[in-house]
Amino acid sequence: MPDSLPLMLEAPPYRLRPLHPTDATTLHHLVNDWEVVRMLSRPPFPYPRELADEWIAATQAMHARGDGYHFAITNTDGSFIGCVGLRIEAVPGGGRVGQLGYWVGRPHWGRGAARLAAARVTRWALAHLDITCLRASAAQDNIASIKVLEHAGFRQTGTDSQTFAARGTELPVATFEATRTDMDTPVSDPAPGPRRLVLVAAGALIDAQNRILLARRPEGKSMAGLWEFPGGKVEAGETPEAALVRELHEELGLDLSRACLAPFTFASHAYPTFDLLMPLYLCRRWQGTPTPREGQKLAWVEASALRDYAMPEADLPFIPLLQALL
Ligand SMILES: Nc1nc2c([nH]c(=O)n2[C@@H]2O[C@H](COP(=O)(O)OP(=O)(O)OP(=O)(O)O)[C@@H](O)[C@H]2O)c(=O)[nH]1
Ligand SMILES: [Mg+2]
Repeated sequence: MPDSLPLMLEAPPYRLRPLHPTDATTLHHLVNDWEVVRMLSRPPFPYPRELADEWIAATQAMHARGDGYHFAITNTDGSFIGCVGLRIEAVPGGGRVGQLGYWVGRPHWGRGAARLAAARVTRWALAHLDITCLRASAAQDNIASIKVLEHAGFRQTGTDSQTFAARGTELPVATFEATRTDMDTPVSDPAPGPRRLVLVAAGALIDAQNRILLARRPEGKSMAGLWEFPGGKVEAGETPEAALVRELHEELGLDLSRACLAPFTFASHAYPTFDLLMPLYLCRRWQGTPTPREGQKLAWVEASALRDYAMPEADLPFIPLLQALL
């Protein structure tokens, strides 16, 4: 499991925490309910008591291996009401995706618990895990679950069929996906109006081994979880160079002069809600050690490994240019 991965999440008025063996009795009581199990693909019905213990142990093993993260949904008093989580699967052609699942015990329906918990875990997973996207599916007759996914920022990608163990049959399902870009795109079309042009100055800091500094956008920012070149928006009255000097100080605690910045190339990209114009500067000299001041993760990356880091779409054209340069 990556260090410092937060596994206690707030989804007011609910809380999410790892499952514990002492949850087994309540978990079994709530999930061994035809109205709950019939909507889930894997669990059988009736749901044997031992399966609750086995499932909780399996979630702990997944956490330890880093290939699945499952949470108990609790009220603020700590009482257990359901589960939400994801398994990480490798996909053909490379990359890893998270498969999201959730259920809430029937006495706790109708209060938005699944909606709030699924939305919280979706944002957490995209910000912290090395996955390209999250996927989920819901039986086509499970309107409540489809609404949960739409609220969490998922997009329907199609339909499929899936075996539902409790119902003993294959059923048509709607399939959904959520990417980091989806998290920043309003579900309904933005109101018509002039598009916004955003000017951002970014820097490729290059160390003595020709590695490039990438920063991972922290949870709470747009496009959280993507790796980017440090930098930020150019403010009114500022030159792009002055903005980058300021941003590198604010974000990384570095001191450098404008003379250290060499213009390299620029990105011009149409995001769904704004147009980005982003000059990229190269920088090989600075004072201080890059220190994450905004909770972001940092990585020094060889040019040949840049594709292993999920980046905003606008940055993708930079990769071959930097590889050719270094
Ligand atoms: N810094 C930076 N921003 C990028 C890159 N690629 C890219 O699409 N962007 C986009 O540019 C926009 C502005 O970046 P930013 O969030 O760093 O701006 P900022 O530092 O001023 O932050 P703030 O607005 O939260 O104060 C964001 O929408 C961001 O996703 C990149 O490589 N570096
Ligand atoms: Mg920034």
